[in-house]
Amino acid sequence: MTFVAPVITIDGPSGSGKGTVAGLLARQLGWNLLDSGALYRLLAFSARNHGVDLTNEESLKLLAAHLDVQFFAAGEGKPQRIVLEGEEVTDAIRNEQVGAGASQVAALPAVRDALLQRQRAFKEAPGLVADGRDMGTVVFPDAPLKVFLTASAEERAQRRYLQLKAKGDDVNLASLLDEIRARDERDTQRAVAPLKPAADAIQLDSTELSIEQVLERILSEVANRELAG
Ligand SMILES: Nc1ncnc2c1ncn2[C@@H]1O[C@H](COP(=O)(O)OP(=O)(O)OP(=O)(O)O)[C@@H](O)[C@H]1O
Ligand SMILES: Nc1ccn([C@H]2C[C@H](O)[C@@H](COP(=O)(O)O)O2)c(=O)n1
Repeated sequence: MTFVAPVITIDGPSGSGKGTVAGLLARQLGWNLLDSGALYRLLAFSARNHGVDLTNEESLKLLAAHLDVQFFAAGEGKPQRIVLEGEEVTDAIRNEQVGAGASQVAALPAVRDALLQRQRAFKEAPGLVADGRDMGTVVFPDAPLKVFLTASAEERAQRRYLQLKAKGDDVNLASLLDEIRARDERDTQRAVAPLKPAADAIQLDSTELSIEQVLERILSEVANRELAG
């Protein structure tokens, strides 16, 4: 019998904690990690470097199909390293400007199509934790465990504020809240692969939960479904 690598999908809005929880879960299980948002961020970043307009769907599709990117597994307490066209961009793609560009290019059907197979190729033994907006609805519809992680917009803005402040960025809570709401609107209202829970997803509101509590809940679902060896 051929082994089919199990997939755990974690979808949800910006700042709900998907990336943090997906990284910890992948590390704990010893599984592969797909940060699909990073692909859209890399595309927006690369488009800016190559002078491609974020509304030019045809050029963005070509750029997406030929993105020269490498992901390196995370170390203890560190995010996975990302190298684009030979240059380390791990931190450079993590700001609200690149995030807004990513949200813009992600609304283009040809771009999503160009990135689909690249995302599915991450599904390898012993398993995959995939984080994004459409992991459970479009990219891995057969995943045996789907989580839709949310938190109030105010809590997500506060988390982002603390995150950026710790990095030394000059940030304003009110504008972060506005940006989060605008991004939610774009991600949920777009025509193609909008952000929404899969019909068979478990919905987890993390507004009042710590990272450890969220992780614990997901691990108990993993155990119930006997997904990990
Ligand atoms: N349950 C939680 N309680 C408190 N802080 C949290 C919680 N979950 C995540 N955080 C913090 O919130 C910030 C945002 O988390 P994270 O980047 O994982 O969100 P995200 O959903 O992946 O966002 P994006 O989609 O924009 O990448 C991080 O600083 C993280 O440590
Ligand atoms: N599967 C995905 C992942 C991400 N996006 C878009 C929407 C976000 O605004 C943007 C950046 O994602 P983040 O790194 O903040 O998770 O990319 C998407 O449409 N589909």
